[in-house]
This record gives sequence, C-alpha cells and structure tokens, in this order.
Amino acid sequence: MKAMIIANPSSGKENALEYIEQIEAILKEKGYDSTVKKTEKELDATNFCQDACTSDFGLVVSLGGDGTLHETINGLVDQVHRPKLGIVPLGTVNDFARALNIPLDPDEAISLLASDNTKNVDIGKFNDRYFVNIVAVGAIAEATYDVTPEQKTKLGPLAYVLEGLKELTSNRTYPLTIEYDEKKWEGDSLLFLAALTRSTGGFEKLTPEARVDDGMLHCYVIKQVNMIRLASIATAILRGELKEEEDVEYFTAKRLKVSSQDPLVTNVDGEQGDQLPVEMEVKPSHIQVIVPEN
Ligand SMILES: Nc1ncnc2c1ncn2[C@@H]1O[C@H](COP(=O)(O)OP(=O)(O)OP(=O)(O)O)[C@@H](O)[C@H]1O
Repeated sequence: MKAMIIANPSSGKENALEYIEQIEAILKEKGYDSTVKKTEKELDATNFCQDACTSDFGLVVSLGGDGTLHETINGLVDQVHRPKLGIVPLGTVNDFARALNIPLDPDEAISLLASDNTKNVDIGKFNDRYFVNIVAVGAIAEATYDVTPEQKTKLGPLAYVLEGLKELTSNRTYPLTIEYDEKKWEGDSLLFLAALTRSTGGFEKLTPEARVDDGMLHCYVIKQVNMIRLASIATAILRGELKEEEDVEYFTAKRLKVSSQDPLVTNVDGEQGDQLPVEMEVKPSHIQVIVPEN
C-alpha cells in the first residue's frame, strides 16, 4: 500500500519537516510505503493529492495548517479513487481537525494515524471550488482579511473573533436573497452563515447544530437588529444558542443560492471567496478521514 505525506514546511511554527520521520515510521508499521511531498507554493498540495488519487495511493496525510488541508481536499474531491485522509494539524486555527475531534497536538495526531477508525465526512461545493467548514456573507465575513499574520501568531483564533466582533458592532446590513432547496428567504441581513461543521475560527459553539456527516448545510441569517438585540445575539453565540434568537433565521439545506444587489464578497473557510451570486451544494459523506473513536 502506498501513502503520500503532503507537508507544508511554512505552516504554523515552520516545523513540519521535524515530524516526517515519525509519520513514516507509524505508517510503515501499518504496512504503507510513504512518499513525502513538500509544498513550495499555492496549489502544490492540490496537485500532489491529485497524483496520489490517480496513482492508486491508499492514504494521504496532510501535514500543515488549514490552507494546506483545503488544498489537499480540493485535490481529492473530484477524483474517482479517493484515498483515506489523515490530518496532522500544524496551523493556528485547525478548524476541520477541531470539528472532527482530531488532537491538536501533532504527536497525538500522528499516533492517531495508526487507527483504522474513519468517518465519511461531507464536503461543500461552492461554485467551482470546495469547502469543509463554513461560508459567511456580510461585514464580519470580510473581517478575517484584516487579521495580520502578527495578530494571528500572538492571539491565535481569538484574533478572528476580536476582528469579527469589531465588525458586528458596525451593524451594517445587506439585502440578501437566499434560495434553498424549494424555498426562499429575502431580507436585510447583518450576517449569513452556511456551516458544515460546528467549528469556525477556532470557536466551537457558533454553529453547534452542524454535524460533519449529516449531509446538510446549516444556515443562520442574522437579520437587521438594534445594538441591544446585538448584545443578546453575541451572548447567545457564546452559549451556543444562536438559532434560538428571534432575529436569527435558522434552516438546513442541501443546496442553495445567495444573491444580492450589492457587490458582496464571501468568506469561504476563512479565505476570500467569489462575489455574489454564489451557489452551494453538499456532497454527502464524500471523503473518508481517520478520526478518534466516539
Ligand atoms: N513552502 C511554502 N512556503 C510558503 N508558502 C507555502 C509553501 N507551501 C505552501 N504554501 C502556501 O501556504 C499556505 C498556508 O499554509 P497553511 O494554512 O498550511 O499554514 P498556516 O498559514 O500556518 O496555517 P493557518 O492558516 O492555520 O494559520 C498554503 O495555502 C499554501 O498555498
């Protein structure tokens, strides 16, 4: 059996290469011959992973942050043969690993690679690319672009939360039309979220209803609200009860289209996405990921 280790030497604390021997050793015990591929630039992980799929590899390990993981998954999704995926998180946020209960400690995540326990996880299609966590539309969605690498290193996930809260208080709304399955929502919205998992920006209670393998996009529209209601929504988020708020519309969908008369950009798994209109769809239980039991 063949395994490919896709390592980004620049991720997190720039120490990915220190873990390679340890990973090779554990995979050897499982009967894998490992090939190590080091990324040098954007899209390398996608191309390496596509090669692994077409060359009949049984396992691909992503060793890096969320960016490397997304690029790896984007190389996997459209293929007929999709190897199992192992994740060793080295980034600052590691949302997908959090959502799957994969240890954030690299040594523990490497030990997990010996496990045969896997989960078939949903993937979201967003226009012609894929996402694993969340799509956001609104001012807070643009806030993550303002987080500097220095803030990220110093504050970790909190940098996104702080930047996001700052934007929320600006209370800017946008007219949105959301067509989902056979239904439609239209109105002014402060923030629209479509989540596949419960973890966003390192914050694990924003969208607690979302399960990684339920085949659904969990959608939350925060409507136009006054400052007092906004404070109530903020505390509801902290309690993991966003959907209970009266100014929040919650629904699930298998596919949806979001449009607006305003030229709004989107945020897809923390990266800048296409401008509206956009279409999304769930590919249910599409990739097999090594995860802890329970
Ligand atoms: N050798 C390299 N040097 C610089 N950048 C690289 C290299 N290889 C890949 N990249 C790019 O680095 C991007 C970010 O990597 P990744 O997300 O793994 O690390 P990170 O930014 O430290 O993690 P996080 O986003 O969780 O903080 C990747 O999306 C990829 O395009």
